[in-house]
Amino acid sequence: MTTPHLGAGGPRASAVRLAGVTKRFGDVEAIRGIDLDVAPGEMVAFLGPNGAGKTTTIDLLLGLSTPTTGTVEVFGMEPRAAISRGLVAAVMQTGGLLKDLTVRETVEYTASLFADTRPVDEVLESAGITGLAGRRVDRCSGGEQQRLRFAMALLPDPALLLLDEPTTGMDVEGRRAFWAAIRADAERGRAVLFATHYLEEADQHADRVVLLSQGLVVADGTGSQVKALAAGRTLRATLPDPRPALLEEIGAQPGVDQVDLRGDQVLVHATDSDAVARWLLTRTDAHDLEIVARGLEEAFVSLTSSTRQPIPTGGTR
Ligand SMILES: Nc1ncnc2c1ncn2[C@@H]1O[C@H](COP(=O)(O)OP(=O)(O)OP(=O)(O)O)[C@@H](O)[C@H]1O
Repeated sequence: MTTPHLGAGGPRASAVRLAGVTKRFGDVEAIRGIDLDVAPGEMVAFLGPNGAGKTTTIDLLLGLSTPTTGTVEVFGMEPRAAISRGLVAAVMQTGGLLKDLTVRETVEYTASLFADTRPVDEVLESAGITGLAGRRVDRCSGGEQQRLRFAMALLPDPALLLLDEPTTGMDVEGRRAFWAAIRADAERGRAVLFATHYLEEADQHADRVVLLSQGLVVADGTGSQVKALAAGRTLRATLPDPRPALLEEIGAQPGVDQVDLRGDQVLVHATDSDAVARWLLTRTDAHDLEIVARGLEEAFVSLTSSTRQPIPTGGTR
């Protein structure tokens, strides 16, 4: 077994370093100022809703685009330099496969494009697809094709592997097999950075979760720290007379950490939703009350929102 390559910066250089990075597409500010360091060997999830800036960041790391401002370094060098040295590889969601070839032929063909690669049998084994070597690509499931892309990405033995939503469209078994292969491989010291929409996937497979929302890092911690952000419930009720004083009183109830008003609907985020529901229904004119688990999307919004306190009557959020 080999050890993944390390860059010219040696073991001390960060695998990834973003400093003051912004990226603008016309009027759209896809990245609004990101600073991030990923150490060699770290397994990091980029977690965020649609449009958070995950793909834009991965494209910057792959040298497919350049930042509007700030610097992007991979192992202490420009992304393209790191890629040309075989330090970085990516597993993309689509493309890159010829349907008529077998799994082994695909990996052999890719290997022939590099000067120096890991042995084909070794990468097939690492990706858990030795048993599929003779199967034609178009007979492989979506999950098997993703493991094939993973095997191809392992050929240069990269020190950093980038994966953009690698399990989209896979069934439960496909996801399990895919992550089992990635994790077993990452134990050898490869840094892995993957984008995902799924909190569970980030929590289960990453050492560290970087939460992106609207082009900013809004949280950076362990899976359980990030999960705690999405804990609690949201109560929604019709409030016929939403006076500011009443909204303040709701905000002062135990365990309430956010109150928003949308028309005559009040939205209350609370840790003890039963107690708040009881209070709303017995002490105010609130009616038509519903309680829903707070989703991650809502956690993102509250993390990036400056209005964490009651919003005055007529709030427009
Ligand atoms: N080439 C482009 N031209 C214009 N706008 C773009 C371009 N690429 C990305 N954007 C915009 O930048 C923002 C961030 O997009 P990005 O694809 O990075 O998000 P994402 O987190 O990967 O989302 P998803 O989970 O949907 O893939 C979005 O508002 C998107 O519409």
